[in-house]
Amino acid sequence: MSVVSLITQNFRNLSGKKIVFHPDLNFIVGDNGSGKSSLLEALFYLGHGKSFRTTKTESLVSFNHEQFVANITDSQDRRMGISRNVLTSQTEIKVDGERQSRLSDLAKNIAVQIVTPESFKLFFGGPKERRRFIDLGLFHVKHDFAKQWRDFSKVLKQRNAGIRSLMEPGLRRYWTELFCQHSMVVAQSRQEYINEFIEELNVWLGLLLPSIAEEITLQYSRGWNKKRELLDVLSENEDKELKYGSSLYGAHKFDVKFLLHKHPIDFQLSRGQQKLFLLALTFAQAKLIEKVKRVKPILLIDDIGAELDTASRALVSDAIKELNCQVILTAIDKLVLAPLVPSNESYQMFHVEHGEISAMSE
Ligand SMILES: Nc1ncnc2c1ncn2[C@@H]1O[C@H](COP(=O)(O)OP(=O)(O)OP(=O)(O)O)[C@@H](O)[C@H]1O
Repeated sequence: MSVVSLITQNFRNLSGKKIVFHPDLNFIVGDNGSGKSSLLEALFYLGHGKSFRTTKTESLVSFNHEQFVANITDSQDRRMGISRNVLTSQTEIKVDGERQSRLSDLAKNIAVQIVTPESFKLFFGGPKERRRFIDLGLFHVKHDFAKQWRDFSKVLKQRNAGIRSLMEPGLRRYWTELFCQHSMVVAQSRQEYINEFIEELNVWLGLLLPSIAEEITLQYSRGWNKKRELLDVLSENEDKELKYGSSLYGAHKFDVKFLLHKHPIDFQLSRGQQKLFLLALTFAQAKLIEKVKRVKPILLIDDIGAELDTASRALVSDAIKELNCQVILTAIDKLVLAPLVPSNESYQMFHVEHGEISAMSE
């Protein structure tokens, strides 16, 4: 699916005027502080029920208002909307006018992925960002995963409560064994997804970072030593877990490492190369989601020009052509977009000023 139109109310500085998108390629141009990221934020919020910049939902509502709304129609004529009252913390989700109870009711219809300047945290932040990134793909690609993760999370919660309340050993053992079983199920699904992901990633690295693509690898650690049984690891670390009051090993502690020449990529890649790598990761995930065909991802790329020279932007342009997704890119300057604007395919260019978004005719 693609987003046909977006209407917001009281969403940051956006004017609320209806925006009609191009089904494939959209460029949003505007000065600093004009409202480009706010537009992406509204779309992201619909897909995730949260912001990509902040945990403070109150910063999303326009100054002096209590409630914001974001509504879209998609290419199958479905209407999806979310509203949030930041005073009462009440969220209302609607699909085709029907109230829905869960955010996942929106997420299963709209897979929004984003690359922003904050995305570099994937390389330099803690494992939380990487876990979120991998599980977002898993959720969309492996249909059983949402249930597997819910079941696992319930057991993890019980086990953690048991550790904290010094539950009697027999009962704790029961939850530990169950926890190991669910960890194995989740870790196995992740391993399968990551194998598929690596294969797809290699394609996009070949397009975006051809000179070093073959030297890049992704290493998955499942959350406990790969040569050991989880039950043994947990038995050995019982005292440590009691001290910390939570489960220190298991499927929730997984991580992925990005390696270049077998060493963490960290500062081995230039800033521009990091950005291309980020795009390769995101494109690979989008493509996997698209292959499953349940939903066609919508790709948001904030500030596409930053860090990329003209040649790199041309590589990105070629890669975007290979993707079968709706793409929305922002930039401060129209000139920055020149290498990305196709000469023989249609697209839509928008201009943003003080939250007012208008379609530009070429
Ligand atoms: N809650 C809010 N209500 C109204 N306006 C807000 C709110 N929060 C931030 N703003 C303003 O919204 C404007 C748009 O911000 P946004 O981050 O979308 O800009 P941008 O076009 O992406 O800028 P940049 O190119 O600098 O990243 C800014 O001027 C900001 O001060």
